[in-house]
Amino acid sequence: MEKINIVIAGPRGRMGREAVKLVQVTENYHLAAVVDHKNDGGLLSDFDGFHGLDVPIFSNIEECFQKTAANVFIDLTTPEFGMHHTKAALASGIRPVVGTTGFTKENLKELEIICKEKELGCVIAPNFAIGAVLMMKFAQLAGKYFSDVEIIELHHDEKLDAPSGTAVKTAEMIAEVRKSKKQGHLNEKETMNGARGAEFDGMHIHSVRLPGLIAHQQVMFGSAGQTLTIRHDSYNRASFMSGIKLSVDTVMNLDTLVYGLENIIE
Ligand SMILES: NC(=O)C1=CN([C@@H]2O[C@H](COP(=O)(O)OP(=O)(O)OC[C@H]3O[C@@H](n4cnc5c(N)ncnc54)[C@H](OP(=O)(O)O)[C@@H]3O)[C@@H](O)[C@H]2O)C=CC1
Ligand SMILES: O=C(O)C1=N[C@H](C(=O)O)C[C@H](O)C1
Repeated sequence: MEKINIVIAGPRGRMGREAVKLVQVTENYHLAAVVDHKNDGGLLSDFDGFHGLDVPIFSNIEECFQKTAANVFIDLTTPEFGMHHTKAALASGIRPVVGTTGFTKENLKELEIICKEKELGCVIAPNFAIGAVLMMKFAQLAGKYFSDVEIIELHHDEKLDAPSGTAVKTAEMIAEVRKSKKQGHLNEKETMNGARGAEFDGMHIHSVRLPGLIAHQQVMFGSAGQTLTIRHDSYNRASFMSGIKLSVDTVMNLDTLVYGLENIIE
């Protein structure tokens, strides 16, 4: 079986560490290099938890791609750097798999155009957990029948972006089928800023941040005399790895950008 040469950005992070393990245990994957903005010139094995992994570290992503023969680039960093990294990968003819959240609509459009021009695949997935993808799909189905919905996403307190990428994607998917509606009382007023959360097409999104949490989301629908709650919980980062693997395997055969794992699961 031919090896897929992979570069990971953010290898010391919570997701990056898990992704390094995934590459290590997958027979046809090879970790060719990592991108880490702090440890240029070192080896991954210099750090705790990476025993025996003599993989070169680059801080400059362009230099990394010049010196490394890679097929797939996995980004698990921050919204600030994810876009730059993804564009650099595409410029070097390397297919990105992006887990980093916080990309704007404009970012996605720009990347879609680059992929089309270069005929290169790219997967951007706000959530790699299969259960979360199903939760979004079920919520989209329910959104056809309920136009009143509140999305409550709950995450660990180290998370940089709010609302979560998953919550944004869920709202986008529901908006595709939901009868547009401004929810709540016509005359409702916030007596404290933010009490009703963020608004997307009249729906409301609430972001909870607490130590002890990992990644959770509940989508609540209501109509006369009934509510429906759809909930997903990730209890560890291993929950995201089968989705990363599916994305890496799939991106090798894509020549366009795919936004959301729901577009590639069978
Ligand atoms: N799609 C999905 O299923 C999931 C997506 N995520 C998303 O993945 C991203 C990472 O999450 P998480 O692992 O929890 O975050 P962490 O903060 O644990 O990890 C981010 C890592 O990226 C490093 N980093 C920051 N800037 C750069 C840069 N310019 N170049 C290389 N490395 C950099 C950080 O280093 P340092 O700390 O030293 O600055 C850190 O090690 C987030 O956007 C999160 O929302 C998370 C879980 C699931
Ligand atoms: O930062 C996280 O942890 C997560 N981020 C993603 C998001 O913003 O939706 C996916 C998952 O919820 C975990």
